[in-house]
Order: sequence, then C-alpha cells, then structure tokens
Amino acid sequence: MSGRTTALTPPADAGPPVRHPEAPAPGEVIGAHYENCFGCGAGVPHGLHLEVRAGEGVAVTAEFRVKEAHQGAPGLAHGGVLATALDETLGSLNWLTRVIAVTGRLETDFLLPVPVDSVLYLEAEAVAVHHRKIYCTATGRLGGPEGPVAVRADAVFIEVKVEHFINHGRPAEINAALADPDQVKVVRAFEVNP
Ligand SMILES: CCCCCCCCCCCCCCCC(=O)SCCNC(=O)CCNC(=O)[C@H](O)C(C)(C)COP(=O)(O)OP(=O)(O)OC[C@H]1O[C@@H](n2cnc3c(N)ncnc32)[C@H](O)[C@@H]1OP(=O)(O)O
Repeated sequence: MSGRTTALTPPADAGPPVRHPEAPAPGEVIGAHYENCFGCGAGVPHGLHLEVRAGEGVAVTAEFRVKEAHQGAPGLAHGGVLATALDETLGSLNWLTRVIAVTGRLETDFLLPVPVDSVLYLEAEAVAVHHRKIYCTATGRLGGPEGPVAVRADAVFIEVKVEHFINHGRPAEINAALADPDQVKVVRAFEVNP
C-alpha cells in the first residue's frame, strides 16, 4: 500500500525513538523553547507556564496548575487548554531527541473534568519513529503522578528544519528571535544533531 497516511498507529517498519547523547539528564528541567510560547514561556501572563522535566528514555513529565484564565465551564478547565498542555508536553520530547518537530495530528480523550486550581500531572513518551514522523502519547492525571487519568492524547509529530519557522513565522517575531542569543542557542542545540 502507498500514499499519505495520518494514522496514529506506527507502521510495522517504524523504529524506536533514540535519546540524544547530550539530552538533559532524567529529572533535569527542560527550559522554555521560546519566551512567548503560550505553553512554556514566562513572557505570557495567561500562558500555561509548563515546567517540563526530562525522564528516562524519550519521556518527560510536567505539572500544570489550572488557573481562572483557563476556564471553559464555570470552575472547570477548557478542553482546548488541556489539549494544549498535552501538546506542549509532547512537543518537549524534541529536546530529548534533538529533533525539531511540530504537531501534525493530536487526538485527545477527555475522561474527567479538571477543576480550576487543580494540578494536572502530565507525562509524555515517544513510542516510535518512521522517517520524519514521531509517534507519541501523553497522559494528564489528577491528584498526583499516580492519580486517575483525566486527559490523554496520541499524536504524530513531523520533523521540520529551522527554516519552517523562519519561512512561516511573522517577520517581527522571527527577527527578534534571531537577534536573541538565548533563542539562537536553542536553535544551535538542534543544528548539532548528528
Ligand atoms: C528562528 C526561531 C526558531 C525557533 C526554534 C524553536 C523550535 C521549537 C518549536 C517547537 C514548538 C513546539 C510547540 C508545541 C507543538 C506545536 O504546537 S507545533 C504547532 C502546530 N503545528 C503546526 O503548525 C504544523 C502545521 N503543519 C505543517 O506545517 C505541515 O503540514 C507539516 C507538519 C510540516 C508537514 O508538511 P510537509 O513537510 O509538507 O510534510 P509531508 O511531506 O506532507 O508529510 C511528511 C510525512 O508526515 C505525514 N504527515 C503530514 N501531515 C500529517 C498529519 N497532519 N498527521 C499525521 N501525519 C502527517 C505524511 O503522511 C508524511 O508521511 P509519509 O507519507 O512520509 O509516511
């Protein structure tokens, strides 16, 4: 069979994800990839401010405290915000493989309502790689890292070059990012990918 597929199940000839030798050690905080990122940036007042930590293998953990600005129904988190938290956690797996990849497909299950002020304990893991496609999965639990699963997601991320952002981003932000030594350091970390 040939042709483009967006399936979330890896094909039979997919390989395992490979942790980069210089990936952050398990337990180490993976810094924000961009100050103005809604998911991880400190510069976004109503952002999620996710602080992601490297895990073993190609896995990460993060905690997200739901704030008033994240409501959908009264006192409950908006589903789109929860999907964003899963997406951001999954995106952080890039830092363990040192491959830049963007979300191609994200399928989310909402299993329990998530109240404002609760903490979502997130965990994401890459499960397989097929050419440019990275298959990964994530959960968000309530009450603690072993608590009940409130949200979960399966995703396919697609590997891209830095040019993806340079070519498509708004020039004002791209130029500011390229002039920022910290941002350039983030980009260089990927350029040394063997
Ligand atoms: C200067 C500053 C630098 C800053 C440095 C910072 C870098 C760090 C940023 C990280 C950020 C993370 C933040 C959180 C994660 C996001 O939120 S990322 C943002 C949301 N995602 C996007 O904006 C992606 C938008 N989509 C696209 O740009 C394009 O569709 C893509 C994904 C690049 C693919 O386009 P393409 O390169 O033309 O790929 P294409 O040849 O069509 O397909 C390649 C393969 O992928 C598969 N594929 C394509 N689309 C899909 C899909 N939707 N579903 C499943 N499979 C698909 C194809 O089937 C194909 O597979 P094979 O046929 O080879 O088996």
